[in-house]
Amino acid sequence: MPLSPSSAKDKARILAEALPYIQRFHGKTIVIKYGGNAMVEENLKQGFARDVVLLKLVGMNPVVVHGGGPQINDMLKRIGKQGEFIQGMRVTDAETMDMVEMVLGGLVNKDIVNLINRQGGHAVGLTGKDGGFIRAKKMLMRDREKTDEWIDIGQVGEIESIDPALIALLETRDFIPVIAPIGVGESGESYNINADLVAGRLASVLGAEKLILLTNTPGVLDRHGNLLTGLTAQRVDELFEDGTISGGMMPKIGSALDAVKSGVKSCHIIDGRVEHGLLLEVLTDAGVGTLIKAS
Ligand SMILES: Nc1ncnc2c1ncn2[C@@H]1O[C@H](COP(=O)(O)OP(=O)(O)O)[C@@H](O)[C@H]1O
Ligand SMILES: CC(=O)N[C@@H](CCC(=O)OP(=O)(O)O)C(=O)O
Repeated sequence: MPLSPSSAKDKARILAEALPYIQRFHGKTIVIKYGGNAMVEENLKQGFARDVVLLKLVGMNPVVVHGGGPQINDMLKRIGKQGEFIQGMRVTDAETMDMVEMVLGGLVNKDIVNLINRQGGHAVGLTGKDGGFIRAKKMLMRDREKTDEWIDIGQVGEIESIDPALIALLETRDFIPVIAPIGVGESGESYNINADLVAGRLASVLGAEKLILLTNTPGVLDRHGNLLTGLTAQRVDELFEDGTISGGMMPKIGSALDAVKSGVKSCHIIDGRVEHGLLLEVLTDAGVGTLIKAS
């Protein structure tokens, strides 16, 4: 069907609007965290993959870090286990770690790689064990009530270092890295790392222009469900303090703040359930989601 003149004009305007963003972000790295909660529908997943391929083709360097919390929970259920989280981190015993490695490093990683490749991109899937590029150690978690005590949450990792060489190598040949948040310890042991933490640190290490976290809420919401934006460290402290930010939003905000403090120009928490939300964020004037600022 031919487009009506006004709809054709609208489309042309949106395309033209993208030009300054394409110019500004050309050659720049954009770290995209794709949360397990945002991978809900097949058409949304395909839309996400198309957006990533489009960003690559217009000259940006997208790097995808994915989660898969709900997918791990589903698999754990199959073996009669219930996922347990403390302060947004999964309690990870040896059996759970095996499951995490199978689901994140296997199923979820290869699903995303395949989706991107089917849209014409060239994605390569990695875990932090490949080339040993994400070094980790056991995370010590402080008890929020008894602050002088520690809680043992098993094989949950804290990032020691990320070596950017492997990602840089892939970028020289126009591959799109797709990273599962698994780290390796001193003795070769596996660590389950929250994907938000990997995305945040990776954005810092790569000197990324942007960190975009896709999740299943419109952004950070206040107690009445209103969208908050322009959040600074001080405002975030208040929101932690009064309990507005909890659960899975805690590591997200923490890593976003660390990223902007260490030089990542902007960080956005956006709704992965909105079709082409990624393109709207990167290539248009539309303000979507929550922007986190250094100060
Ligand atoms: N203030 C808040 N605003 C929005 N979401 C919040 C807030 N505090 C806690 N959350 C929770 O954080 C969740 C997102 O984190 P998570 O479930 O880990 O998603 P993902 O799989 O995308 O990482 C939301 O679905 C919501 O339940
Ligand atoms: C330590 C820890 O909690 N690891 C996460 C890793 C996956 C993840 O972060 O997935 P989402 O982004 O979908 O939440 C987990 O086991 O669920």
